[in-house]
Amino acid sequence: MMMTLTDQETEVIKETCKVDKPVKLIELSQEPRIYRIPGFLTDEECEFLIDTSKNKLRPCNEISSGVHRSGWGLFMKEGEEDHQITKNVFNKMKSFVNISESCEVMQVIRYNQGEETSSHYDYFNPLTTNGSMKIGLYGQRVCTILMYLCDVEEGGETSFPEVGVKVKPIKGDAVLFYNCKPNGEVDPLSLHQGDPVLKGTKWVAIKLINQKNKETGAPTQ
Ligand SMILES: O=C(O)CCC(=O)C(=O)O
Ligand SMILES: [Fe+2]
Repeated sequence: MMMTLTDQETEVIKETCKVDKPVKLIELSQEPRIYRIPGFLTDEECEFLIDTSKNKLRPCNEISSGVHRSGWGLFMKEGEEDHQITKNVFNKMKSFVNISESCEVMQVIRYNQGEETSSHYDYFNPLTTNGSMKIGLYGQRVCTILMYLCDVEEGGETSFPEVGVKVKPIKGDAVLFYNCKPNGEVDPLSLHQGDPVLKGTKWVAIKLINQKNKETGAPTQ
């Protein structure tokens, strides 16, 4: 059975960091590692990310690599990540993960009522030609940080069906999850989806954290 985790649930606090204010990680699953980070973004940061994206969105009504996404989105262009507010967001991420130059640009997605992203893996599949080429280019997508830029009236949870975790979008909260196991192998338990929005609008910003390839090609943590 799926469970929706909120502040009222018993929480296991793994780690805290302080940039502007204390930020804590709440463990939702150990395998795969999934954490909720309440209040990761300030209201100003959420509004900035929505405002700078809202006029540039393109429909992502497409099926690519078997993933169906029916929202609207954009990938930030070179330079757009250089704004002080975005840099501050990346600095907060750096307390938890290693953001290198090879990381892919941040993506912003808006889902209107009825829109969703079907279940998928964020990792590049090392067994496919396309996947191994991308691992060579960017490095494997070891983990993902998904930030909720607004509350959603109903629906729009991020669900991990293999482990029965459902995360409710709450403005300013983030979810950090690992697409790879601690030994670097891709983790099929990281399967996830953006559930259909039942009422309201959902805005998310996503940063994929790529791991720079070592000379040996062996992934490390
Ligand atoms: O919108 C969500 O909750 C999930 C989106 C997602 O997993 C993705 O864009 O890769
Ligand atoms: Fe994803």
